[in-house]
Amino acid sequence: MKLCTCKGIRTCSSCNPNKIKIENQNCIVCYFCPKISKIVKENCISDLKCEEFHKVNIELNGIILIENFLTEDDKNYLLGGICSNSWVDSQSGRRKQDFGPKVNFKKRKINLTKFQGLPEYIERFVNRFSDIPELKDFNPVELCNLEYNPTRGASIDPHFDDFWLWGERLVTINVQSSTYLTFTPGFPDMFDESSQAFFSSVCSENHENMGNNCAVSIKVPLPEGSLVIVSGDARHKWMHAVSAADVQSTRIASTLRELSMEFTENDRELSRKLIDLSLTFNGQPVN
Ligand SMILES: O=C(O)CCC(=O)C(=O)O
Ligand SMILES: [Fe+2]
Repeated sequence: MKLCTCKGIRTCSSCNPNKIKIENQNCIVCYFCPKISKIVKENCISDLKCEEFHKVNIELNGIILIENFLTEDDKNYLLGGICSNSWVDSQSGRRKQDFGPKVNFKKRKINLTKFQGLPEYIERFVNRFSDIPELKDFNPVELCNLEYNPTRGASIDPHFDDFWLWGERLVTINVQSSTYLTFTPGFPDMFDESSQAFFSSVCSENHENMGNNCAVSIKVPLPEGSLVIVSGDARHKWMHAVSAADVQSTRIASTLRELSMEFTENDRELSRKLIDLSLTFNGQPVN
């Protein structure tokens, strides 16, 4: 009998004990250096001289990383709020708490009956967004808290967040423990010639070892207490993932999403209602 909730190709340590070994067979790994916003070959997060590292001829535009967004007090306050609600099992060994409308992405339908707003504990952080120029007019209509436990092999497979409902900016507060957000090219055709040339040179160099799994991945460090905004190319051209091998201790992250322009323009009244409801900060988990 299956003890987990994984479906399709998704796995956790319970349904696939070899999971971490398989993920580690991955491709060429580069790192995003938040100090220079460039891709480098070595991991230089703790090294102040990262300009000296060999830069790689690709770019990952659309990442903003604000280190130390949370103080130690903020972290404890946020964890206190999150831990006052229970978790439900999700895919790939994760557990989640969701505050937002119920969505059927296939049918492009949303249902507001259960949603009473974002939780009270997130209000002070959403208020602080007005100090961040890149979050101008960011009105979140969903908060999803995820827990990644290494003993469950928790991860999230490479994916794009939905484009019909969710807007340009994905905002994640890294509440507990540090990890990497790993980006892989979603549609190689969307990249300029020099990036495509880089992808194919990497692929041919590594062909023997990698077979069909040929890919480049870029790891963006997500230190505990940081806030990351994913938009632009990082949202539209690159898929993102959290690999099980990068979850060293229990990770808790809170992702906030805004409505897309398309959705807002198609139904202004419903969009206004959703935003107003969210910002009552009166909600309970809907899962
Ligand atoms: O855990 C994270 O930082 C990312 C989660 C994510 O990509 C998602 O929920 O769509
Ligand atoms: Fe995502």
